[in-house]
Amino acid sequence: MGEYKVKSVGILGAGVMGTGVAQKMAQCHYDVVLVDISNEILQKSLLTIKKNLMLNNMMKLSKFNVEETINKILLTTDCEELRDVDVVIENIPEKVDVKLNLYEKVSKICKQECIFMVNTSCIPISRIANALSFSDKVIGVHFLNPVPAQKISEVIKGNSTSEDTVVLTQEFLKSIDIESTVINDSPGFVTNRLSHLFMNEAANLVMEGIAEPEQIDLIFTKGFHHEMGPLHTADLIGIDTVVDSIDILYSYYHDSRYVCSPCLRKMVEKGELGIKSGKGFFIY
Ligand SMILES: NC(=O)c1ccc[n+]([C@@H]2O[C@H](COP(=O)([O-])OP(=O)(O)OC[C@H]3O[C@@H](n4cnc5c(N)ncnc54)[C@H](O)[C@@H]3O)[C@@H](O)[C@H]2O)c1
Repeated sequence: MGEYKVKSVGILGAGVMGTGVAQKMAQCHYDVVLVDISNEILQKSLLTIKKNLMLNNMMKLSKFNVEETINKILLTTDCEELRDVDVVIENIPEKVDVKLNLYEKVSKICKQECIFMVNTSCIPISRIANALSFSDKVIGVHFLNPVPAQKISEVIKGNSTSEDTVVLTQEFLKSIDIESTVINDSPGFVTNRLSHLFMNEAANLVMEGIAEPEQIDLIFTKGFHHEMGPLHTADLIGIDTVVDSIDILYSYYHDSRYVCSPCLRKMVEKGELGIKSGKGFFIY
């Protein structure tokens, strides 16, 4: 990675994505500082990582020393612990203001050379970067879920992201065995401009009583040879995150294709958030 060596990674948010990113980084021998707002959330995240590692070992998918891997992760609610990290990967909720507040706060703590990777589903990277004084060091890295199993990430260049930041990010991703493809900035990037249309329309089909969730996903998996149908994918992402993302797409494109399905909104009201709450389109 040229002159700049990444040894430690700060991860903001220990939810669905932060947990996966922390596992992947620790597996790849990086020192991890995992930050969230409560110790309870952090402990839950660590337990998930431990279970995943043990399961992978049991299924002979890998052979990790579970304790050694877990010990690479420092859990904290105190952003001051980020003072020495080389890279920050942010995975907090899909809300521009919430993200910006946190960037303002941690950038005063992190060292000047630190690179900030925004893991957002739909918010344009320039929307975040241009509000910050270090926009050349801000880049989008759209990690896909589940992170430890993924082999590709979209890397999104904001309009001020420097070439050095792009090169470092691609080398960093290579070091964790993730191929990257650099694209230009646009709300939803490539992945979510496409995938959220499928998920939203699949939810409309359920609402209209045209088909059951099982049938819709079956057609995708058996017919289109997708590994996962759109409704299982929505459950995996989190229905709340899907709704926030579709709303962001609509706020930028003002296109009726991106009007969020009432079915998805109703599920959020009922707390049916997918895998993370135990019930979404399917039961877990
Ligand atoms: N879920 C997916 O499949 C997926 C995929 C790619 C990108 N993303 C994006 O990643 C981001 C996170 O999504 P998620 O699904 O992990 O959400 P999540 O709701 O599961 O987790 C978000 C976490 O951030 C924490 N948090 C909130 N404010 C914080 C703060 N100030 N400091 C530290 N932690 C804070 C919350 O407590 C929570 O644990 C979103 O922008 C989302 O769009 C999600």
